[in-house]
Amino acid sequence: MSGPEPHILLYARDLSVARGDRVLIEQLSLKLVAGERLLLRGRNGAGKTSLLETLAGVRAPALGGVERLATLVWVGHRNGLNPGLSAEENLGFWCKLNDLPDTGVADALKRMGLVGRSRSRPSRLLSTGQKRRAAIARLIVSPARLWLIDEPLAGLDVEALPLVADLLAAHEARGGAAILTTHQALPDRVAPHRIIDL
Ligand SMILES: Nc1ncnc2c1ncn2[C@@H]1O[C@H](COP(=O)(O)OP(=O)(O)OP(=O)(O)O)[C@@H](O)[C@H]1O
Repeated sequence: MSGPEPHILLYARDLSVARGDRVLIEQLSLKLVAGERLLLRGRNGAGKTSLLETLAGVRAPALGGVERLATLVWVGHRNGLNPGLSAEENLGFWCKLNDLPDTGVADALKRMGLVGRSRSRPSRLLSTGQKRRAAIARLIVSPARLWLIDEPLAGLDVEALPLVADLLAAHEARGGAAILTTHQALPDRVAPHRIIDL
C-alpha cells in the first residue's frame, strides 16, 4: 500500500537557464519534497549558481517556471554581507528585511562559532570561513522550509562541517528541504538524498 503523496515544496517545470546567449540548462523539471536534500553537482561553469538563483527567484528563467510552495532562504556563494557591518548587524538587518524578530541573532551566531570580536567587528575583517558562517546563520533565525545553499561548505573548516550537517538534518526532520550545489563530492555527513548532475 502506498502512503500519502509527499508534501511538495518546490516545483520546476521545463526550466531553461541562460547567461547571455548561452543556454546552460535546458528543460529541467524537478520536484523537491519535505524532508529531502537535493544536490546540484557539476564542474566549474556548469551553471549550478545560475540554476540555484533561478530556483530562488533572483534570476529569471529563459523558459519554463518555478513554483515555490513554501517560504525560502537563499544563501548565495557571495554571502551577501555588508562589509561595513558586523556579522551581528548584518544578521539583524537581514531579519528586518525579512520581517523576522532579531531576538535569535546572538544565539545563531554563537551556534556558528561566531562570538566576541568575530561577531562584532566589521565583516570585511572576517576570514572567508567566518563570513560563510555568518551567512549560514541566516538559516538558523529563519522559519523558512526551503533552503537553497550555494556551495555550503566552501571556505569552511572541518569543525564547521558537523554544524552544517546538524542544521540540515534538524531542518529536514522538521519537514524542511534543501537544495545544495557543489563542484566536488560532499562529505558523507552531508550526503544528499538525490543528485542532479549538470
Ligand atoms: N555575468 C555573466 N555574464 C555572462 N555569462 C556569465 C556570467 N557569469 C557567469 N556566466 C557564464 O555562465 C556559466 C555558468 O556560471 P555559473 O556561475 O552558474 O556556474 P557554476 O556551475 O556555479 O560554476 P562554479 O562552480 O565555477 O561556481 C559560466 O560558464 C559562464 O560562462
